[in-house]
Amino acid sequence: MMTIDNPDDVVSLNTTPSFTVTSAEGPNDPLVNRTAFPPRPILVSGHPSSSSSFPSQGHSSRRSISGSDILNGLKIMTNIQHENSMPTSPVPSQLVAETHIFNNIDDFEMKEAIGYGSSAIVYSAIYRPFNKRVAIKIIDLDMFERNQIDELRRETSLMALSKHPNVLRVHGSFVNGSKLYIVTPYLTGGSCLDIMKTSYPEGLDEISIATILKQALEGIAYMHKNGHIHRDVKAGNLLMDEDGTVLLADFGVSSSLMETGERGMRKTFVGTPCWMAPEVMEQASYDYKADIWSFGITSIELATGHAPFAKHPPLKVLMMTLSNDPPTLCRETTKNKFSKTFKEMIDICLNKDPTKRPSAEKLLQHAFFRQAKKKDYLVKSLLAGLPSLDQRPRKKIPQRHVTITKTDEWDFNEDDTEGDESAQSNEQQQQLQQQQQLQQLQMQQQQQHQYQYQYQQQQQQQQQQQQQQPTEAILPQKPPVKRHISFGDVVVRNPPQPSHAGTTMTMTMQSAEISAPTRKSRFVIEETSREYTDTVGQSSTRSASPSAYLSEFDSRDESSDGEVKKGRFSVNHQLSRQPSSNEPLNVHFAEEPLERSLYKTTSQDNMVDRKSRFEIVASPPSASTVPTPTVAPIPLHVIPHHTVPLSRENSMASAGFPLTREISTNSRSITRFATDKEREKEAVESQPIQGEPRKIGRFELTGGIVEMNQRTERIEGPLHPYESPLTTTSNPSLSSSPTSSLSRGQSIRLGSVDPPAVPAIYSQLEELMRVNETQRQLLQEVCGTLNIGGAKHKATEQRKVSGPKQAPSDVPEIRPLGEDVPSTLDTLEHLLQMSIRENTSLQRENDALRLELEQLKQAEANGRL
Ligand SMILES: Nc1ncnc2c1ncn2[C@@H]1O[C@H](COP(=O)(O)OP(=O)(O)OP(=O)(O)O)[C@@H](O)[C@H]1O
Repeated sequence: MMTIDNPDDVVSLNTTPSFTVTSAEGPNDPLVNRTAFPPRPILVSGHPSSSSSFPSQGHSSRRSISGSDILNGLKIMTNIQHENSMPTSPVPSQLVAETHIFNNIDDFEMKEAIGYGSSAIVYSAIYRPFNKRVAIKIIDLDMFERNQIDELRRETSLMALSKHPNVLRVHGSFVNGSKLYIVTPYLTGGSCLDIMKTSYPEGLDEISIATILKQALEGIAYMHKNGHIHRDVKAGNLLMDEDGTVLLADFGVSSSLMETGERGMRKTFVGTPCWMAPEVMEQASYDYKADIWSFGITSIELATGHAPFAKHPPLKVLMMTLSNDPPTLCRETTKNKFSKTFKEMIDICLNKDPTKRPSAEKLLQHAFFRQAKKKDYLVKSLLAGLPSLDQRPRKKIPQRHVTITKTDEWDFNEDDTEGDESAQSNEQQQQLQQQQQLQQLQMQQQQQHQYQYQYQQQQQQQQQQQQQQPTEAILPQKPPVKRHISFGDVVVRNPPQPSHAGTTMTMTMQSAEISAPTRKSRFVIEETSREYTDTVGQSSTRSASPSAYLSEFDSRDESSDGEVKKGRFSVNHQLSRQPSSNEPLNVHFAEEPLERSLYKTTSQDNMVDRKSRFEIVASPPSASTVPTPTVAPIPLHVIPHHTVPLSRENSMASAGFPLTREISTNSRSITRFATDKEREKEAVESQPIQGEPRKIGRFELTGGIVEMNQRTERIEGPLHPYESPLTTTSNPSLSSSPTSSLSRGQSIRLGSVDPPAVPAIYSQLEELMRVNETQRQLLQEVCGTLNIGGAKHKATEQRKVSGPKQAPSDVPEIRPLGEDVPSTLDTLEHLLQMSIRENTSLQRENDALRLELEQLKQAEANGRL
């Protein structure tokens, strides 16, 4: 390793760009004490570098410090001295420097935790060799994948390279066990969020805010000038030193970690989108203007104590950000009085059109910042009287990676530390409640399937005993449905239905491992219908019934089941069910294509490459045909909904009758056509990225319900568990469903029922009814918890205000940002309502069956007499 003894001993490794390594701590910094700091690092410079320093961090010495990369060869160079030549990440390898400091956990005396982030815990520590207090951010690498760590490596390198008084730099980093340690200066003031939480819960005064924000904006401008987007500007990432210096922290570290999300099969629920620009939520290509939006939100946060929408669950924040007008500062309601100039500054930052937001440089010229004082003003106005960092009350937000395996998996990793704590607590409770409800629902559904299966077995045995020539029939399982919710590409997926009228199908549903394709898309709401393979190798796709929307899971479409999440906010809901058997079945099966299909304009496999969003197209009624954006858009809210009773198919099939659906063959999908501008962007994006890096959106909300394994079964008896062998048309009023067993002309088969089995059947049916009731209640609760009704109302109101929509035509409708979200909510609500109706129908049918069974019992009793 090369070393130098003085600042002039700069070893030129490359001519571009130029860097030197200096001390950040000034001439008295023990970290640069020559004797105490062997061996010395390589210093890198392309040309004699300026001897400037970190003004606010007392950096005058050019003695070197560099961090050592312990991350599988990562080299982190710290305290690079070059005023404006910070390279874009990834850091060129020739700039890598090496040192021996900060790479040994034993050198640190760990103190108390001083902060909790979504992906890390920050501790105070003493660096023993120099008896110096530092902050150590500890990240559990087990939570992340290799590519994420690589990204972290780049971002950490970037932080090490940054050299600006208002950007927190990294002393060094190292890995110990499965933990990554990132060592930074200890900033005694803590974060602005910390300061507010401790002493100013209702926000800061305008001059303090201007003084803070001006420094932060200078740090942002510096980063933008060097081609980097922070992506996580918020009060929690504005740290304050004891002299009032404000430093922009967490430059993309945790963001990067969350960018690529968790492993495909896991569901994460990370962060809050309160600070996130709409275009980031949409996963439109975005640039540094996204930081300006976050800066505007941070301004409101500092003025009020919390970010707009902080009290709402993340999903709702997304909806509101996309659908509502941008947040603003309500000067009338704040505790402190604020000027119009402040509000105006915020408003220009919070323009939904990023191109209309000012650059950081330009924003610095805004009149609002003229009132900013010198940094020591903050010492007097804020820090004086504040308890020291380790004495402040803080709420520990543990990393919550709840993984529920086997039947239902949810990962909630929430990062809502920035809102007020009660709001956070409510939000967490709400999410946990939703999680529990969905788990319960899933359990109920599984139970229901179990009963169904038992009933089938029972019937099968009876049929085997009593029928000499059993009809070979299929009893298809309830249709597997995969539901996928993701934002950015707003998609409600339900692929079109091919017709297989009269086809004899062998259904073999295999266990399916869920793969994890990486996606860039965000908000996608999709309902993927099941896919069956018939005896001649054809593949058909049938839509699930609305009930199935919440209760059934696809086992076939592996490509879209799991996915690698991207984004700090990510929900990926996946439910899975285990198989009970795996036998092939044959069925006489007549089926018409199903009615409604809402899905992306590309296949899921193509999702990775999609950039357009919110499109609406009518898709051709073919499962294999991918709709193209040339088809006329059809608003979601005008799409007719047809109930496809969940239990009927099985009944039909099991009864040996052709399945005839009473629904149309419409097949539609929803997407939003990309504007010309977007297309241009897409074209650009398809080119190799050059110049200023553009970040792909990092926010995803994904919900997937997947049945990993499907049970198939050969049955001799044709009966559906919900279908009584006594089902008759004699009392059709008992069933409201047009396809119920009571209205399908099935004959009474008294002889087919073994009298001793009647009580068992009866109890099975009662159990089914109980399960249905519970399920229905859960559905209602889920609906209520999600507050879809409220959102729908709001969307309706918005539509009223904005006037009638243009009728569907061949002309693609260009929709404003987020307009389809309310429509999507409409659809979701509609699906839920249909699910509830379906359950009601099912219960009615069960009532009818129970009546029939009672009649049977009565007949039996009479016969015995
Ligand atoms: N160098 C530091 N000096 C003093 N306090 C710090 C330092 N770094 C972080 N903290 C404190 O620790 C908290 C957590 O920091 P961290 O960067 O892990 O999380 P965050 O930025 O708030 O959240 P996220 O990582 O989810 O964005 C900060 O809000 C701050 O209060």
